[in-house]
Amino acid sequence: MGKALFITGTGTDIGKTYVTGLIVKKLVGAGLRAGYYKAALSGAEVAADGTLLPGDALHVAHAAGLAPEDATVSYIYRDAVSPHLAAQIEKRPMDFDKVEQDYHVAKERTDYLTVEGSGGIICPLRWDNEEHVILDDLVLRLGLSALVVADAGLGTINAAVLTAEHLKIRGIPLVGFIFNNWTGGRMQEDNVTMVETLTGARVLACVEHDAAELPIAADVLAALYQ
Ligand SMILES: Nc1ncnc2c1ncn2[C@@H]1O[C@H](COP(=O)(O)OP(=O)(O)OP(=O)(O)O)[C@@H](O)[C@H]1O
Ligand SMILES: C[C@H](N)[C@H](N)CCCCCC(=O)O
Ligand SMILES: [Mg+2]
Repeated sequence: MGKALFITGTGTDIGKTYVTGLIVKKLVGAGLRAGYYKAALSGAEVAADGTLLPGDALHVAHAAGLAPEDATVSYIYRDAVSPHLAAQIEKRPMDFDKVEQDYHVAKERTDYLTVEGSGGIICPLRWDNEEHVILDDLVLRLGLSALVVADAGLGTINAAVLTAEHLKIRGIPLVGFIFNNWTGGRMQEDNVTMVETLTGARVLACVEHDAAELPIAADVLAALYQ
């Protein structure tokens, strides 16, 4: 059974998949058996034959050179809305026993499994007459620690600290942050200081736009997986 790490973000489109591609690439480059798993993807592209494409998994597999079977998604929804709503629209609610089973299969195939969330940490996955499940409930069920991807720019102090505080309230261990779309300069350097001071967690790496490599040593990265 391998180790795993959950990647969340301060919100949707913040760069979780992009950064995860660099994370998995770094692990693969160090000769480690790495994989990717996502429970629910919404806003999927539709292939010519009508199949819904697992876009995030395809990106990570391509970026890191993974075999398709090492980058999997349990539920793929067409509409670009929260997974709970996409599931309601398609009348295809998530079954969390299946998610847990798929997660364990993915974890057994690899030594370092990177698990990407949907949206931010408070993303509803199922909301119907039978079950109310938020992403943080699933993270707790799977027993994962979290790494938070945040934008490097203005507004990140609030978003990053709120995410860290929510993880703490829910009892989800926070291993650190990665700042995305880093340009440097006085304000962004101060964002690092303020987020570290207010959360007690480290900003482990800062990723520039179009970066091809994650600026962190592979052994430091691998040590975050539990
Ligand atoms: N550092 C970066 N350099 C270049 N493009 C980036 C970078 N970070 C993010 N992007 C681009 O921004 C868009 C949103 O990023 P991404 O898909 O990684 O977000 P996400 O947090 O995974 O979203 P979701 O909640 O849908 O999973 C994508 O087109 C992605 O390629
Ligand atoms: C469609 C989008 N790209 C993501 N897959 C889902 C984002 C859900 C966000 C929910 C919310 O916080 O309002
Ligand atoms: Mg994504």
